[in-house]
Amino acid sequence: MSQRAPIVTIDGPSGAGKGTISQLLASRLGWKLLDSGAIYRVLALAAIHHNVELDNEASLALLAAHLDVQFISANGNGIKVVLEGEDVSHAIRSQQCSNAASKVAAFPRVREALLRRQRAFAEAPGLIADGRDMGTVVFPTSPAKLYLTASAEERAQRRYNQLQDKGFDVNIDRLLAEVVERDERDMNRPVAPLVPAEDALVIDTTGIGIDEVVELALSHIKAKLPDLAL
Ligand SMILES: Nc1ncnc2c1ncn2[C@@H]1O[C@H](COP(=O)(O)OP(=O)(O)OP(=O)(O)O)[C@@H](O)[C@H]1O
Ligand SMILES: Nc1ccn([C@@H]2O[C@H](COP(=O)(O)O)[C@@H](O)[C@H]2O)c(=O)n1
Repeated sequence: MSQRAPIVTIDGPSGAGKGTISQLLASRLGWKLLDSGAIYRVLALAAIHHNVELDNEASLALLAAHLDVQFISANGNGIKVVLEGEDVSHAIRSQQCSNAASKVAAFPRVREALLRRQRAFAEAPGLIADGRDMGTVVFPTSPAKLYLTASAEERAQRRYNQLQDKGFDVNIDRLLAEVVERDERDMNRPVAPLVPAEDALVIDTTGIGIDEVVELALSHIKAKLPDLAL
């Protein structure tokens, strides 16, 4: 694993604000961004497209090893996700993909098959890595680790607003149940469970605005990476 580029890891449950904060930090620092959840989502979508059962670990691991996916920076408009030549940036955000992603992500051989692909994102001048096991498994020697969380109710409400804005038809009670179910699965799986790294700063973002979370994150990064010109 190349760790010459500084890496900041941001882990936490669904809707805690990892993606939002990661994007803001990456653009503020001019660093690369790894949205590792998108990789699991793309794998889930590929499995659905190719009629691979979501409980077939061997076939999913094979699919993961040969996944034809590109993450293309869309000039300040986030990242375009292209699976086998098709733009799936919108499709992978559906609730079906969220739930399927958390099922395929529970398999050790699938996670193993995706490790190298994730570590390859570590490039100069630096990387913000967003996920569930960035600080514990993928980049355990990262000097600056954050773990964002918030109450399940607030996270479900954020997700509801976000999916409605994207034009998805959603129901808040179902969304809350799915958020809780996904947390349970992510936190209790035998491999790479969702847990704060021992040296992570945990930020409970319930009732805290995005700007304030960014400032808290930047203070932590400055403290851990004092040589950075921030
Ligand atoms: N501190 C905050 N206060 C209010 N809303 C927030 C906050 N952080 C993020 N949000 C909003 O919540 C929604 C979900 O945030 P985001 O996608 O960043 O979560 P996430 O942790 O990356 O979730 P997932 O792991 O499921 O992708 C977004 O619409 C975002 O704008
Ligand atoms: N490092 C990671 C990232 C994600 N997952 C799984 O993928 C699901 C979708 O992730 P999002 O961040 O896009 O919501 C998530 O529920 C996890 O099951 C993972 O295991 N490890």
